[in-house]
Amino acid sequence: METAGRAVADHLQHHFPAGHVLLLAGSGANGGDALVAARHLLALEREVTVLAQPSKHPLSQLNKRRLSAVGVEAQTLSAANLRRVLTGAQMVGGVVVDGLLGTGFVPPLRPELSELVEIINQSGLKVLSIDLPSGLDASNAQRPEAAVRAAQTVTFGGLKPALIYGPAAHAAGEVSVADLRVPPEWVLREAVALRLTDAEIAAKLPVRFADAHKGTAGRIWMVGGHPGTVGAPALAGLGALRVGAGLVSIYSGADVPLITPELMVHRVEMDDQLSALENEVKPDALAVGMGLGPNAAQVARTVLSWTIPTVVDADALQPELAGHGHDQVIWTPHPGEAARLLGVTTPEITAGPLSAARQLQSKFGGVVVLKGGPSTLATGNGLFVSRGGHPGMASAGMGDTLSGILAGLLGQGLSAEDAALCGVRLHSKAGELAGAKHGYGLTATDVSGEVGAAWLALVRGA
Ligand SMILES: NC(=O)C1=CN([C@@H]2O[C@H](COP(=O)(O)OP(=O)(O)OC[C@H]3O[C@@H](n4cnc5c(N)ncnc54)[C@H](O)[C@@H]3O)[C@@H](O)[C@H]2O)[C@@H](O)CC1
Repeated sequence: METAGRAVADHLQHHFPAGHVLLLAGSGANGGDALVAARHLLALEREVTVLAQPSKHPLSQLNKRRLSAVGVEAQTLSAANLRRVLTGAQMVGGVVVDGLLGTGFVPPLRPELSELVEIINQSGLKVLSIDLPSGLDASNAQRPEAAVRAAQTVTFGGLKPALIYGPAAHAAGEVSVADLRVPPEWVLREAVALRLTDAEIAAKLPVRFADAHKGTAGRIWMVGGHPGTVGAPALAGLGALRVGAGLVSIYSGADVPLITPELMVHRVEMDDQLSALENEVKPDALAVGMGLGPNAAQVARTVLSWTIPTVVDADALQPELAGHGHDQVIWTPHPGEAARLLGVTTPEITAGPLSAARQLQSKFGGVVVLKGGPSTLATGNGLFVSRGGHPGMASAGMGDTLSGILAGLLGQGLSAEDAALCGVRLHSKAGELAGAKHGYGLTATDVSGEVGAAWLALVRGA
């Protein structure tokens, strides 16, 4: 609680360096954090007013006494008191700290709390919420009728679903994660997600020596394509080339258009055993499933038996592959494919992407990239979310490009986790750059064309 409250005070001091601070403390630990923050703000010579509900929480009681010891008496938090303070002259240009409710909130909101939330929202003042805006259910992406509208939220340990997805996340404003130095097992257990910065992503990207050649930059196979869906493996191949793969071959059951002459395109019989490829020297990484058609699960099972780093995408995302993966597999379902893999409905996936990603990872192993805005990644080390991209990316072929990017990074030696974290961000960053040029008309080919620029932008911190 001490670390949490201090983090709130530091964040407030940074983002709202001037003005009176009204801290609202609820009856639980979230309120305790607000009381601690008040004491630290006082030490930073800020003027504070504290309104608090009575609390049975021992640490909150202790922090109320500590606050009193440094000269600040918490007043009773009632609607009348709140209105009086908010309309006082001292609050002009001031800021409200919302410590009413955090993860202990059990919906629905009781009427007396709803009234407080409404008064806060009507004040027009900037609000900093502690852990999550009061009224939001941490595990739910829906936005309830009564929830504090925050400009900033300082959350602890990791991101909760309500701060990531759907309309709920819009109530949270700008979200920062404060490091409470909790053990990684806590983050895993609580199913909260981490979000890496672009600088952290850039640090994971592969670095080449000057004597690199095409044989050391990754030999990649794309296994996909069927009559009617031959563009898919070609787009994936282009994605792999654009992320720096040395040699990219496409193996397809139908004639694939040569969209760029650097791709080596082979038409093969897509039998279950992939006999045509049996005696070939295997690549450093491959992606399977893009436009692969009806026989995809069997083909995927064969390539998975080779135990080389593999991206499993699109038609190859079939439930019968559970138990056939390995650590170096990246599974890339969109919500519809995730629903097929777990035997549930698509709305069940979109209602809880964090838990869906976690279930997929425990069922299929390796790394799961549950695509969406934002995308959710589940690895053996926990959950990650990746924001970014452009609304113009809502078009066919974007997933194929991502598979190519991921396979290209696997082939350059990244682990499945690092390839997934880097690849998803490179793809969304390239989408942002391409979107700035093409708007909603951007295509998967346009996105591929910006992957190199996205890489440089991440490395240069642009
Ligand atoms: N779990 C941890 O390890 C940490 C928790 N911290 C803080 O503690 C919070 C969780 O603390 P608590 O578990 O005490 O829970 P909260 O403080 O979020 O809420 C519990 C209080 O809210 C009331 N309440 C619950 N549902 C309500 C409803 N529908 N209408 C009105 N009132 C309702 C309960 O009566 C209880 O008094 C986190 O959000 C965070 O702010 C931090 O201190 C840091 C560490």
